[in-house]
Amino acid sequence: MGWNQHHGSFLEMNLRSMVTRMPGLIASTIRLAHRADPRALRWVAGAELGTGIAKAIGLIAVNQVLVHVLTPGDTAGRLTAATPALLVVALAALISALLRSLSTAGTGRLEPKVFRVATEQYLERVAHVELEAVEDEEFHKLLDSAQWGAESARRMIKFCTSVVTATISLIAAAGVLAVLHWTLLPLLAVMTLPSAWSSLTIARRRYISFHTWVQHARAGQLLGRLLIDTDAAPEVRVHNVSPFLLRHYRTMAETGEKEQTRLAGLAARTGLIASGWSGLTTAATYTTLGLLLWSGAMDLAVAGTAVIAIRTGSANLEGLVVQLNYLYEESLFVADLNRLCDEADRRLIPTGGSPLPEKVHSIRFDNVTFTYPGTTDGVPALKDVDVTIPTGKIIALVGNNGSGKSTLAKLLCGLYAPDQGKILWNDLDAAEADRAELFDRVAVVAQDFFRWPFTARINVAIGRPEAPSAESLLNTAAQYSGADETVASLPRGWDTLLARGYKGGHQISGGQWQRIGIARARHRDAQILVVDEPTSALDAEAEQRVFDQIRSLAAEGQTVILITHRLHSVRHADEIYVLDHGRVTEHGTFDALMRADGDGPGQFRRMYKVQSEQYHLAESVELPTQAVGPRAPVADTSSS
Ligand SMILES: Nc1ncnc2c1ncn2[C@@H]1O[C@H](COP(=O)(O)OP(=O)(O)OP(=O)(O)O)[C@@H](O)[C@H]1O
Repeated sequence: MGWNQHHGSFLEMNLRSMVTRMPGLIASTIRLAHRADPRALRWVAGAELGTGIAKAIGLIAVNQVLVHVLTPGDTAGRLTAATPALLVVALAALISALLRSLSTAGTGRLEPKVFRVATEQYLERVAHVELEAVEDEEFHKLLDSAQWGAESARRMIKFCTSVVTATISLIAAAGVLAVLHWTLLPLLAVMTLPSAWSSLTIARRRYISFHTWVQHARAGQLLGRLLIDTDAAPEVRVHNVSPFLLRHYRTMAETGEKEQTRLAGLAARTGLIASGWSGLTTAATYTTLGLLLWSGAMDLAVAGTAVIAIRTGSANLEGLVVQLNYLYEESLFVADLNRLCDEADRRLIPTGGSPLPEKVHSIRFDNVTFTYPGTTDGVPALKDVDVTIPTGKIIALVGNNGSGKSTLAKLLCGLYAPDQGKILWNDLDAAEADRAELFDRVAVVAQDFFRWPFTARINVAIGRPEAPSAESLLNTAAQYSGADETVASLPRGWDTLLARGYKGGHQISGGQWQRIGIARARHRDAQILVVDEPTSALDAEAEQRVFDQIRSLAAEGQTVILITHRLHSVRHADEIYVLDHGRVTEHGTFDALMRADGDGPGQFRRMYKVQSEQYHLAESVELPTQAVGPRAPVADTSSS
């Protein structure tokens, strides 16, 4: 949750740093509120200002009432003289109450808007940062804590208004006290010090504890969630995992409880010390007041007002310290949000760039080397790779697990940039190309394609979110992948919700999802189609249908990058690239690769034979063209 981001801030949290940083923090919240709803902000600010002024007038009027009431004379006369001031007190209280309710309404309207604006502010940016940033651990940490920032920005509105009110009321009370007698002002400050000290100490301790315990708390929550997670549910039952999870959940929760108990004990002790100190300072204040009265330096009416002003002022000051404390706490997270936005701006996918050639005849990887950012061993996922992809052809990428096939496809799609070498679209370096246009030319069915928790319709239409999703277009895409049968079998057809755990939600099988995923990529209708293990979950017939369709796409001029472990299915590829540990070890047509032998080249032939033998189909190497093998070799090449 990113608490550790604030480690330094917690420790330097003291009155001085709070006071120096506060104006800037309040200003940034006000700017956010102004963007969210300037009218509501004006309401709230006006109402808070008015409340403070009404309170100040009320206090001065109380002083007048006391002066009249305590002046020697007959009771009726004194009361009559005090009546106008009494009316002012009542009017000030009424206005104050009205303004307070106006402020409550305004704050209630403003808060959710501030939350939305703050959330949108980072969501918009994060959705457009480079993939590399999303996978970066540091960026993720920032993202975690910044998510709290939007909620904190919302809460800061309330704390800001409380701080404004408390400050105005305090100024009023201090002003009245200064007029009554100068000695009362430092006494007010001294009276408030104990509670300021205790609330700061308790808050500081709490933050340090959060920082220390946050991983523990998250892990505990994770264990709890696993027990109710729908994906984990079958294994939890069949493998009887729940006693194990529950035991660990309890142990972690109990350790956390001990920390809470420790904090509560310390808070009680600090509170007691502060109360004792507060009692002494209060006694000192009232003794001073008594001495002033006794020595004749202050008359009774003034002393009465002073008591009220001291009580009001100390309550305001205490409130102010507590609210500032909260404000400071929240502002740490808002500061994270601002930092995230700055960092996201720095890592945004660049806009503009050179337009891609209208007619691309080839995409060429020229000596490309790529290492994933943050890789500890520094081993490149791709090393000196040369691949040529003529458009309108089927290019197959094969190789063992982790050999770099998906990485190559991601570079092609523009999700990463090579560290060395170039990816040339005709002669244009993709690094200089307009990335939006590049994305536009590509459709992907990744291995782990996303299962959107929406209806079947949206799951396919989202392949082209900006285009109208006419049912005829969706049907064409669905027929292409065999998803038409899946959709027909759904209780509400295209409008069936494909999300478990929601009302009306329907669960489909892995293979059915795969058909939906392929239909989505088809619906995108891009010039280049990247299919990464498109048939891993399909039955034999569906698999054959998909490969037939892929071939027909190429016949229509679409470029297909086919990544698969089912080597039999690549026999119709125009070119096959074999990757091993990030390097291209051999390439050629199926027939050429099957003719190769030896230790280096010949890898494809070896892998193919291993797969075929597993299915007692070794002889099928000699079998002439069978359109696309019905469920022939399915083993994972990693087994080789
Ligand atoms: N996002 C990532 N961050 C860091 N390393 C990664 C990432 N994705 C892949 N790798 C590493 O890069 C190497 C190549 O992975 P890649 O996914 O390209 O292999 P692959 O040939 O597609 O494997 P498979 O057949 O299992 O799908 C592997 O060593 C893998 O651990």
